Amino acid sequence: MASKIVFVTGNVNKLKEVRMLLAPAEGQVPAFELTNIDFDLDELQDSSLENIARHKVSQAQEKLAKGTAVFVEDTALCFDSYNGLPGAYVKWFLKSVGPEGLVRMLAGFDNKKAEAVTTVAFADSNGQIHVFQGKTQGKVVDPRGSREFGWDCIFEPEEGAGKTYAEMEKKDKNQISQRSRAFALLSKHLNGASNSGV
Ligand SMILES: O=c1nc[nH]c2c1ncn2[C@H]1C[C@H](O)[C@@H](COP(=O)(O)OP(=O)(O)OP(=O)(O)O)O1
Ligand SMILES: [Mg+2]
Repeated sequence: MASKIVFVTGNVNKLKEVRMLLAPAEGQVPAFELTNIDFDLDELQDSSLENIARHKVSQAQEKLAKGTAVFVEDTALCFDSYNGLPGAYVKWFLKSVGPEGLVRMLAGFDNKKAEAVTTVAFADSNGQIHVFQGKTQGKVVDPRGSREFGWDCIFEPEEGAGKTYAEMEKKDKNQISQRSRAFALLSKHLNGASNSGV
């Protein structure tokens, strides 16, 4: 029977993307069954994205039965002109001032470059934590496209043919997104692990 892995997140848009990214290729037997739990996990106030993700998954481990394989992810949006801020705090900026507010933060700067970073922390059934990270470069632009997911409407990736994430088909976003890169590394790890490894 396929082993179970729990993804702890309260973000349905993330969950949707991650389910697509971890789906087995056509004709392949799923190597694991993905389930979702929405625990409210503390997010460290730390400049290290790896530390934030590690701390998040440790808390998830404490809430779950010993031996449960679990992962979390934390996604940051880092402005070049702010030396990496708002980074992991982008959620709170979005909540308070919305995408337009994020755009206005850069009004006084010529450099609109931003880096999107997803950090995945995976705790295997032995309790060992593995961290994977994916990055995508782009720039912050006036909102264009669907408002459905976070800052998608103001992030124009370099590889996106001039579209914002929000203007792209999900499968096209998934070709180049920071999340797809991080989860490709997790997939590789899971597939490389022995059958009982997770
Ligand atoms: O690809 C993305 N495209 C646009 N916006 C995004 C993306 N990925 C995360 N986001 C937003 C959601 C949240 O406002 C912040 C990350 O904060 P972050 O703590 O990682 O997410 P969250 O609290 O919504 O979910 P979780 O329960 O997994 O912590 O950036
Ligand atoms: Mg969060």
